Amino acid sequence: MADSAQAQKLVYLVTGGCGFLGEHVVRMLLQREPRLGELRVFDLHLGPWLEELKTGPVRVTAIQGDVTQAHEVAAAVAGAHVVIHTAGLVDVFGRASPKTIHEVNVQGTRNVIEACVQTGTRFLVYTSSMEVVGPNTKGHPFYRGNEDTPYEAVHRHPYPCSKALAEWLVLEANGRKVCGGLPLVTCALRPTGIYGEGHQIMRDFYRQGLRLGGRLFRAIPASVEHGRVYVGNVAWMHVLAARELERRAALMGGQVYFCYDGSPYKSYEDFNMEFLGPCGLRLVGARPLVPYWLLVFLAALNVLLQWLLRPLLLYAPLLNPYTLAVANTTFTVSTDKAQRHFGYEPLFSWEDSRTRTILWVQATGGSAQ
Ligand SMILES: NC(=O)c1ccc[n+]([C@@H]2O[C@H](COP(=O)([O-])OP(=O)(O)OC[C@H]3O[C@@H](n4cnc5c(N)ncnc54)[C@H](O)[C@@H]3O)[C@@H](O)[C@H]2O)c1
Ligand SMILES: CC(C)CCC[C@@H](C)[C@H]1CC[C@H]2[C@@H]3[C@H](O)C=C4C[C@@H](O)CC[C@]4(C)[C@H]3CC[C@]12C
Repeated sequence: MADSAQAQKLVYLVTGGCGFLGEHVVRMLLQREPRLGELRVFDLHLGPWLEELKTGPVRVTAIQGDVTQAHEVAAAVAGAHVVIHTAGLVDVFGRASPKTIHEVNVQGTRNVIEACVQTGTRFLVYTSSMEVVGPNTKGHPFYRGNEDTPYEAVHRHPYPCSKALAEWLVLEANGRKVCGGLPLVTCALRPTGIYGEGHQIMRDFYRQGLRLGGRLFRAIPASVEHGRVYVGNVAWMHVLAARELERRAALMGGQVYFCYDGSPYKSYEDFNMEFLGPCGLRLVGARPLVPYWLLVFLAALNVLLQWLLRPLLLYAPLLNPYTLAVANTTFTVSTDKAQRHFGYEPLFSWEDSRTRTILWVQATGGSAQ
């Protein structure tokens, strides 16, 4: 990946390239990575939109595969210069078993690392999560913290457990010798709650609001800050990190970076209203309409119902003790580490991010897409 006068064309692999974030990373690479020669998009489920990308100047290779299958990963990684590993099972609702979450997020990541080592790929960017840090099970606030802010990270839920372990594997692999003898360079990006075009939960809230006659009911105090970041900026941070990993290997190798931008600090629900408000919804109540103890009770009831109904159907509502704790615990970041280490500046302003998201909710919110 040297800065040769010939400007060598590079092969990138994006795992999970058809997911919410992955699609934005794929499109961002095509738009903003001038050295891109081939883009491999690896996913369990390939999106039909990939077809339109195949007509452009960069070779786009769609690979249907499973990160839990080491041989499939190795075949996809072979010959790639850079891997952006964003594939993951994002499940905090109890849809998948803890074993499956572990297999995809931890074993999948292990397979990606081993494939890099075996095939000689030197640069690996991993999509981690803020949940590697918190909120913790004790409900301690993390108020505009940075990568060095002390925090008691205690995980019990399978999803943050798996992300924390996978992140550790990626960072620990930094410096391992890959085939050919050169060192592997890795880093991990930790987005807070991502929003933007393609965000399923935002659309679910919109549809729920429509069903409730254009209203949503406040459940969480407005004073609880929940970190959010625009998907386009998260994608841009991945592209920049991947680009700079070689030149700044000594500085960036083995490092973690929170993903941040100019999105305002707000509660989860007030933040959603920045988009759902202009789409015609209103958030009822200046304070939570139901007492917290009742939410705790309902969350626990949902766990019981999920367990009782499991033989018959999958009952996986948004509210459970874990999602309640995440939504009800202040967790926001304030950092410039990515700016200092690899020159990251958000590509999209808050106004831009907001407008793009509103247009997307309006366009697809009511449809089945
Ligand atoms: N959405 C968020 O708010 C958020 C926040 C922080 C971190 N993250 C992380 O970002 C990454 C992407 O999340 P997302 O929100 O785009 O989720 P997503 O579910 O939309 O995308 C994940 C993609 O991974 C693919 N995938 C799942 N299992 C796979 C397997 N076994 N083999 C190959 N591909 C597989 C899925 O098909 C999907 O396309 C994840 O690693 C997630 O942990 C997400
Ligand atoms: C209590 C209810 C009224 C509201 C429930 C909202 C709940 C479903 C939301 C709130 C916060 C959301 C998480 C947060 O934005 C960050 C992440 C990190 C990421 O790695 C995966 C997604 C996740 C867990 C969001 C899931 C949905 C949550 C819990």
